Amino acid sequence: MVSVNIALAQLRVSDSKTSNFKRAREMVLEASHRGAQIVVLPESFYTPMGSSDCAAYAELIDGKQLGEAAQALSDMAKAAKVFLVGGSIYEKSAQGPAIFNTCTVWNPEGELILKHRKVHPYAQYHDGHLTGEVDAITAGRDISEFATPWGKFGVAVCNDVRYAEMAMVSARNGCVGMIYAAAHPAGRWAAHWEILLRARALDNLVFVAGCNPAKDTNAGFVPCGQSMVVSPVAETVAAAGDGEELVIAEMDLDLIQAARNEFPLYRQRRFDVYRDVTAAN
Ligand SMILES: NC(=O)CCC(=O)C(=O)O
Repeated sequence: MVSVNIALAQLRVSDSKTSNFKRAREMVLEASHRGAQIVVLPESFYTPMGSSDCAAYAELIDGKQLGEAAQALSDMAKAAKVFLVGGSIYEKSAQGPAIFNTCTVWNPEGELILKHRKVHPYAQYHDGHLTGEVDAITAGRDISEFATPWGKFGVAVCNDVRYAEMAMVSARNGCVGMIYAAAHPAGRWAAHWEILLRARALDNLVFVAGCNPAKDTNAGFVPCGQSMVVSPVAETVAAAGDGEELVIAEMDLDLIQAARNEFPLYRQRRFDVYRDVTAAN
């Protein structure tokens, strides 16, 4: 059996950058102590999601000279000796005023191995135009994956989970799982979170892990908690409640082939019939 232990650090994100770094580090170290080999932090783990001034938090991420948040993540990964999917940090562009919502991935030596810029900043459509996170954040352009000794994983940020195509591309590239660093909101659409994670698993018969911050009803943006790992057949492997919690799950990668024998999507898929979805309106 090939298996890998993943931890989701559902931390309570406060207004204090310093205490967010400290708490994230404590949870990452605890996860490692409890056997995790991959640890995931939530989107915007060091500042409450929706902070009006992303620019004030933004830093360059070039892998050479690390900013404060990137350095903290590198140190955590190295100290814990884990692959760290570092939630997200606001990234300045070296070329201009753009700011990206970027998930960084660090290897157990503390080296930057991946940068995923959120491809679908959150938006609503009103009066003929998109508003919301899109007002402040520039969309990334890439599908992102990283290799581990246990297999490749696709990485995306929160709202990217609504776009089935991204996970499908990574699964078809051979990824064994999708990892979402997220801050899914509590409230009317909270139930979508679990449905979306299970859907991405079933679409592709891969593991799916999604990490949110803990629910905090005093925050301006209230996340829903409910971080979760689901199996390739969309069963719950481990799930958090609302509060601060470390979720640890063993992913038995043999379940992927078993799922694909039960549901032979990779043999019956008919790209000759639905060759090009971009051709439809
Ligand atoms: N952090 C986000 O991208 C929020 C996404 C969201 O509100 C939704 O998908 O619903």
